Amino acid sequence: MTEAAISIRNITKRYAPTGKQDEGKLALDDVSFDVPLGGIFGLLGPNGAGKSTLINIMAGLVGKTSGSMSIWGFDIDRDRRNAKASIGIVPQEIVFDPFFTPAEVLDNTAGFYGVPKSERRTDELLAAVHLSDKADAYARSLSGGMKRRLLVAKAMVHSPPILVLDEPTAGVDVDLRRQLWELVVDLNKRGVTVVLTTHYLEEAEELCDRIAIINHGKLIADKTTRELVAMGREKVVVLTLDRDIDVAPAHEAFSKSEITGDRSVAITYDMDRMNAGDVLTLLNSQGYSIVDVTTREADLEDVFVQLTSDRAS
Ligand SMILES: Nc1ncnc2c1ncn2[C@@H]1O[C@H](COP(=O)(O)OP(=O)(O)OP(=O)(O)O)[C@@H](O)[C@H]1O
Repeated sequence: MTEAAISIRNITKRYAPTGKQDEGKLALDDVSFDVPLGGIFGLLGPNGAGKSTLINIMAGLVGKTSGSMSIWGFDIDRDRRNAKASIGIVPQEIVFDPFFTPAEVLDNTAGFYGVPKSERRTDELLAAVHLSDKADAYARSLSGGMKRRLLVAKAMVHSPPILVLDEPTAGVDVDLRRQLWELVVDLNKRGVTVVLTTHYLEEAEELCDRIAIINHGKLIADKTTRELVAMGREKVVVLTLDRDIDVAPAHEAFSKSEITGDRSVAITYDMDRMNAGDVLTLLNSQGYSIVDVTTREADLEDVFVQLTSDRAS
């Protein structure tokens, strides 16, 4: 048994033009982390951070420039076959022949992976993704959400212990996102280690037990979701005042101050430098009386902005 589901060591990827190894885009810069067994792991980062590059290296679609990676204990260079057999990847884009039915899509993919006919799980997989009644419909007649679910089933035909989803919910409406995540949680409960990238931070916070953040090709955080959220140094206080306010109050410990209504302001402040009482005192000293106060803890989105913004140290 392997210790980590995926182990990534000093991975660097430069998209270099042929014969010019030192030029071109450095998409990953010395990235190392482990995806632990059995959890739901979030890989986050702004657009262009390098997430898809890392997933494509796992999938064997992109070659790394240096470093090493093992999947389920199998080195991707020395044991590519077993590494590949240990992972199922749900790509960002929907890719299958529209003239095949879902049952055929799964059967053909299983054939591609060399799964013997007697061991194919087409019916079981279609049931798992709630597509049994569409088994014999043309893939082109499926809704966007159904196609996404079929992609998840397709990634699971060879029963890999690891499932990787590259932004599966981009452009998918709220209900379908929920359905897809329920499916992912269900697979995870059955023992599948899940890695996902998403732009919806609240979903990452809800679903993932551990999160790595990549920014400009560098790993900038690799922590449990709880630890990451606790890193939020900022707090937001929303104040309702006794009269209209024209100019948002300013202070050097405020990272953001905005008028949210005729008589209300939302102030984001650094918890290390002041507390909510100090904010109220400051507003009082400027002649305002406070009618109502609410505060909000930093969430993953706040932490993400802090870590990936250029002002982050
Ligand atoms: N085939 C390629 N040739 C040259 N540069 C590339 C290639 N693929 C990606 N890049 C560059 O590498 C960097 C990382 O891209 P990547 O697609 O891995 O980012 P990402 O984090 O997945 O972004 P997104 O969230 O937008 O999908 C980007 O600057 C991108 O332009």
